[in-house]
Amino acid sequence: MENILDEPHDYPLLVLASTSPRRQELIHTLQLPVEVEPSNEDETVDIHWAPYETVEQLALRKANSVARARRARGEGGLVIGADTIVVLRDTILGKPENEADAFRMLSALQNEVHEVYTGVAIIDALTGVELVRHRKTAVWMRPLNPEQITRYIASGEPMDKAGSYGIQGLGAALVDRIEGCYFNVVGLPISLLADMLKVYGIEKP
Ligand SMILES: Cc1cn([C@H]2C[C@H](O)[C@@H](COP(=O)(O)OP(=O)(O)OP(=O)(O)O)O2)c(=O)[nH]c1=O
Repeated sequence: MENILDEPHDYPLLVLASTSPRRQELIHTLQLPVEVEPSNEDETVDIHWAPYETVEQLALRKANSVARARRARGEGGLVIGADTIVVLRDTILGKPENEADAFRMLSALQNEVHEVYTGVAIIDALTGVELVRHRKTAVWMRPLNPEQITRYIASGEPMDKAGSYGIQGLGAALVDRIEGCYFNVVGLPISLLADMLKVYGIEKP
């Protein structure tokens, strides 16, 4: 099978502005040349923002800081930023601050349905042309008792994840079902990203 990454190509370089190992892994599914240049934007948000505005603004902020730095160095690329939050009845849950916070979040999420929002922003570093969208997935969590929650937290998995769980790991055992894009929950909705790349002339597949 031909591997486009080994061939001379006309695709613009994708630059993923993210420290997330999940996003770094997922973006390769599109079989495009990718560089990773994490942004260290602060994630303070306006409490009046709706969930979709929160993830779109944070995704834009992450992409923007890397796009600006590349432009200043005279380097191009389509810079991609993303942000994921969990929303339970109008309350936004980000990453837990500590284990007690994770316990509180998982106790609230168990036996309930919540929504996961991921915002995706693309900025052409040289032209500044930008595009931002979001996607929403509903997740039904199974009933969990305090012992199960404590054991899950002891696995260490919740600590760097919005809502204190990872559907792609041991957290899969906490989830009854989802409605919407699975990859959106993991932090990078691939089909949305593919749609957005079309605007920049990239057709995948
Ligand atoms: C709900 C859920 C979230 N997550 C992760 C995705 C994101 O990495 C993280 C939410 O934090 P984000 O602030 O969106 O991303 P990040 O800080 O990890 O990375 P960066 O800002 O550098 O791009 O939660 C999972 O991995 N699985 C899940 O099931």
